[in-house]
Amino acid sequence: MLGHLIKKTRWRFLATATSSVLFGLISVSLVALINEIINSESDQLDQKFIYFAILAISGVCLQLLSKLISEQLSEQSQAVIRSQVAELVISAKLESMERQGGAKIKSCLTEHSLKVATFFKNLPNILTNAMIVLGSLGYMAWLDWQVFLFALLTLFLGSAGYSLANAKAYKKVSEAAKLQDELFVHFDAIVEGAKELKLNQSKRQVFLSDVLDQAIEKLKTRRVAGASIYHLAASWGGFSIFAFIGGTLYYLSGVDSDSGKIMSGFALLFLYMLTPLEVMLEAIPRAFEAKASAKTIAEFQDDLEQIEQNSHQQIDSFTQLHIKDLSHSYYHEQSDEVFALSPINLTINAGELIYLVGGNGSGKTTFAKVFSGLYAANDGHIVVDNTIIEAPSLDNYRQLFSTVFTDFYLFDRLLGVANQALEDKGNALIKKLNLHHKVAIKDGAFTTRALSQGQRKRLALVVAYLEDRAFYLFDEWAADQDPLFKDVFYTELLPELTARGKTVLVITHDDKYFHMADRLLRMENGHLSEVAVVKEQQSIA
Ligand SMILES: Nc1ncnc2c1ncn2[C@@H]1O[C@H](COP(=O)(O)OP(=O)(O)OP(=O)(O)O)[C@@H](O)[C@H]1O
Repeated sequence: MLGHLIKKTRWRFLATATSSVLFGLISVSLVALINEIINSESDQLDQKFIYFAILAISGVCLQLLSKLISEQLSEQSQAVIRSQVAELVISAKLESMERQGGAKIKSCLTEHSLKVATFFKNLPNILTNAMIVLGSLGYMAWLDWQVFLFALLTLFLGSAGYSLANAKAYKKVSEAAKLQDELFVHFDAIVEGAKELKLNQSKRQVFLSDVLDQAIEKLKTRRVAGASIYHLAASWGGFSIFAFIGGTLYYLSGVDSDSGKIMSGFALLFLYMLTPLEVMLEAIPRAFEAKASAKTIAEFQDDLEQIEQNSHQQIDSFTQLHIKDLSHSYYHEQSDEVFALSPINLTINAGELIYLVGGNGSGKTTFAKVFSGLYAANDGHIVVDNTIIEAPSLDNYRQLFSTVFTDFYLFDRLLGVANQALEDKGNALIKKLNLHHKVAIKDGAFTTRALSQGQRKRLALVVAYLEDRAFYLFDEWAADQDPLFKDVFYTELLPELTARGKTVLVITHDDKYFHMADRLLRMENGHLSEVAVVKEQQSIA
């Protein structure tokens, strides 16, 4: 994940990294130069001041450059992650998306991608300070190799303790990243369950105290534990620096040679190194958090099964559809039960108007999803005019369908079908559905979506009409409509569609209109059968 990101942002990444490294080196060179100036004869100073001015100006310019580019890098990295995750989600199989859940998807798109982007933003800081520390050590080695060895030993002890603590802290941070995904599920419930929570005080109370607060508390505990360990590690790092400073000064004070330049050099470097070391130690936990988030995003991407694509032409019409031994099942882990569609065999001719009836939970929607290719069948297959639809052709097969499911989503604009002629056609349909006082299509978008559920469903129907596909599938479309629109739907709109050669499958409970169908199918506990249609009003319920 991070590798992919670096690849995508490589020029900015390289520019930031290079300017940060150079800035770090120039900073240390300036400190070394200051030490030289302090300990130089006055006749050697002019040239050193010129060097000083050159280094100071280049340092400031490089620092500015690195900060400006890193800001762009941070935004670009977030944009890259977000569009990458969004693209993967959009091209994932529906079942796979449903398994992952909306909360995890949102969490990856927001919080986790932000953490990775923040790491990128901190990168120049880490590199600059790493260079300052390394450069300081280099200068120390040049000043006195024995003190340098002592510095290395201290650094080794300091970083060994730090790494051990960090590994523990990383575990806590990773756990926190998972808990955060769970918390997002509850955040969704706050919005989606707002009515239920507002209407019931005790439900609201229990949700707040037993569900939400507990999840927040658990996340807080893990994060605090992770951060405490990091701070402990940072303190150990700080202690090792002071031990180093004390030990070195003690050693140098015992050396009777001319140690003024070495003493002042070390004093300057100690003071100069302290802040970069602290900044680095603080930046490292953020880098680990970014790593944990990048891992969460990468795992999420691996778990998302992608729709298979092939180069075959889109299927946009048919004469006959054969469904052969088609089945699909859901496993319910909690109850250890399976709901399965019994192998379904059915032949559908173009232009037929088919009603599908059956009790709640009998499998009508599941059948519609498998039949329209949204779910891959566990067994069996679909044949379109003698062509078997294999998995790689499923996406092309789906292009036959225009649907309005019960949990339809109404986009704020007409996607992929916007043009003036269609817009006019859409507005005519809106008028026919008596929505023209409320909404219109303008510049390819709906003027509003602030409508009742039934009205929104009518707009979804308009969108489906404009898509002009060969097969229309309506899942209880009329359930939220008043009697007048039910009548328009069953007696005008559906016959109009079949008159245009469209094939229509309507999932319905409206027995008043069963006589309008060419064929009547009934689903019972996953088993599909055909019922004879009596061409007059009757009830089969
Ligand atoms: N996303 C899902 N995950 C697991 N099981 C599911 C899922 N959706 C449906 N089921 C199971 O499949 C069975 C059939 O559901 P389906 O939605 O197909 O019924 P339906 O006939 O359309 O019902 P309704 O008339 O209430 O819409 C249900 O009993 C349910 O247990």
